[in-house]
Amino acid sequence: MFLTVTANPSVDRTVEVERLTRGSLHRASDVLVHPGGKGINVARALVRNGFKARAVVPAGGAEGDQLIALLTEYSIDVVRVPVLGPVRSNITVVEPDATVTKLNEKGAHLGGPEIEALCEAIRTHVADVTWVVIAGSLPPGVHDGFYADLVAQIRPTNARIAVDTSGPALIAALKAGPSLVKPNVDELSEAVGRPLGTLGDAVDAAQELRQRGAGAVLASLGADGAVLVSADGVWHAEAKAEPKSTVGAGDAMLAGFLSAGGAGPAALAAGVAWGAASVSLPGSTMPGPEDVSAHRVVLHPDIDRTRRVQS
Ligand SMILES: Nc1ncnc2c1ncn2[C@@H]1O[C@H](COP(=O)(O)OP(=O)(O)OP(=O)(O)O)[C@@H](O)[C@H]1O
Ligand SMILES: O=P(O)(O)OC[C@@]1(O)O[C@H](CO)[C@@H](O)[C@@H]1O
Repeated sequence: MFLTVTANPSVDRTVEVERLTRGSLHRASDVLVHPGGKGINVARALVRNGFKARAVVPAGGAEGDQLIALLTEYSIDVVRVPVLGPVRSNITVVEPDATVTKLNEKGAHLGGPEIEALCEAIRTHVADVTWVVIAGSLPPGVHDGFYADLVAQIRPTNARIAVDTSGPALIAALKAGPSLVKPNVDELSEAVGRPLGTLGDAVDAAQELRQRGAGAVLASLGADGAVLVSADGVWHAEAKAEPKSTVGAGDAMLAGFLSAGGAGPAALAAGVAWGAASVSLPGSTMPGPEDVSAHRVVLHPDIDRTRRVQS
């Protein structure tokens, strides 16, 4: 059983347009609505592939009801933490060449008792869990050290902990010693305070996050795949895909990695296979077994340190 925590969930609306022009009226050619937020996406991907996942979600307002109804459609085991503020709506505008423009709201403010209720829900549901995934931004009202506090609370249990967040929340979480962090290249660059031009730069930055407390670093590099940097070694894997929408690709990648044990090169290859599959699907659709092709993954035994990475 996997447990995901999404402190700042969303209803994701993906609007497809022919071409986005600032200041113009656009008629959407299609619209998709998905339950969103990084932890929720991880749970959706796992369940889609036959794994058991439980999602802890603070959800208020009519938008919260909509989110829970959407999650129920996806057969997710949802633990709803009732809160006052409404769940945010995040808008993605996608053009035919897969250019994504994303507008994320701040999210509902959580008050002290609501934050405590969220912590209590996590404590109550962590008993039979192999991995806890703590993912996404922090909503207003929640301090930067919240994920670090959660990691510290969960560490005494048997569960391993993956954190996928950014900025000060990521920096603070490192010190609490999560088993894994999953930054993308921009988040990794921000965490170490320097640009990352090559694969070698990304590996060095990931090693720095390990020195600061992370057990392993799974860094997603968009079309360049992902690197895994752990005590057991360093690997790079990638898979070609024809992108349609990259939203949620990092979440699918993390889910694939955890589904395959959450350590080592085979798990990295699974993660990259799920990530590549997700970018070929519209909106933040999570891939199922029929979408994932393991044979497309190239696992590099040696890191090409001079290879350029896009950010
Ligand atoms: N253009 C692409 N072609 C092939 N694979 C891709 C492409 N873009 C992303 N991927 C796959 O998806 C994974 C995650 O991508 P990325 O680094 O963009 O994640 P992210 O920024 O965390 O995404 P999100 O926050 O939307 O979930 C990559 O590690 C890679 O496996
Ligand atoms: O604003 P955050 O919490 O950083 O990210 C939220 C979000 O962009 O992440 C998911 C994709 O990874 C989407 O489902 C969702 O809209």
